[in-house]
Amino acid sequence: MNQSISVSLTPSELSPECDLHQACSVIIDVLRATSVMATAGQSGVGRMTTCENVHAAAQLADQTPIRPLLCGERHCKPIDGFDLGNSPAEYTPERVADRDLVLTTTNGTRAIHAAMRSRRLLAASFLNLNATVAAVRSEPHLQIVCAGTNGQISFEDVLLAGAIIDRLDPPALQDSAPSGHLDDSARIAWSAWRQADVNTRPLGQSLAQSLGGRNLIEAGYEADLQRCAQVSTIDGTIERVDPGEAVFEFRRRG
Ligand SMILES: O=C(O)[C@H](CS(=O)(=O)O)OP(=O)(O)O
Repeated sequence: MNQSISVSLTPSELSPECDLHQACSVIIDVLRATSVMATAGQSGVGRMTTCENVHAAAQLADQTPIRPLLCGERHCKPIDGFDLGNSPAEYTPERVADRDLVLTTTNGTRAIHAAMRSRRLLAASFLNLNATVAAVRSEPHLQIVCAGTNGQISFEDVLLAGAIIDRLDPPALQDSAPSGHLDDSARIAWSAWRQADVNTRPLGQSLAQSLGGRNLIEAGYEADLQRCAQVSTIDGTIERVDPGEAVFEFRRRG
């Protein structure tokens, strides 16, 4: 299949001129927003609505007849008055099953909103890597958007972008093929993933060295790195329900 894959190493690379209307975009925020969404999905959450700021999230929760859980972080910490923070460990079935939630985080939910004009929108983490790859395999134009950390490239997101490309194994990765269908950022991500060599070096170690990982360790969330470094332990995708609305649901595979 002729698949073109582009990677935005930070959301700011998605300028308003960037035409996403035909694209399937995959948003990556390994540490930790998209890992939280996958975990919540696995735990039986209802719908997940993302908001760019704290005020909008709180207002939305107040206006919703059956109050959703208010979730997210600022400076890695839970937000005052919110129900849950941004640690996947918090998203247990006991807490989230059959509940809707509203999520706002520093980088992840912003990246989602930067790509809202995409035809199709998914949120990916290492936790649901295989399910995400299966869901986008036949998309002709794939746009992978790394959330980064406060405007900077973050290694953990680039690694997952590379892992997705590696598993898709597009013809452009073969030496003999023309390289037109993989942009240079996609090639950088793929090389980073190959070099990380997760067969000999645990993925958690690479995450610990990344910008996002170092920030989380400093904030006391080191255990989350191991949680977010588990590969394909969740067999479902996180996908936007309707174009135009930042509402997501977990779709179990099979
Ligand atoms: O708490 C998190 O997981 C991060 C905080 S930051 O990257 O250190 O600012 O937020 P996220 O939006 O999930 O990257």
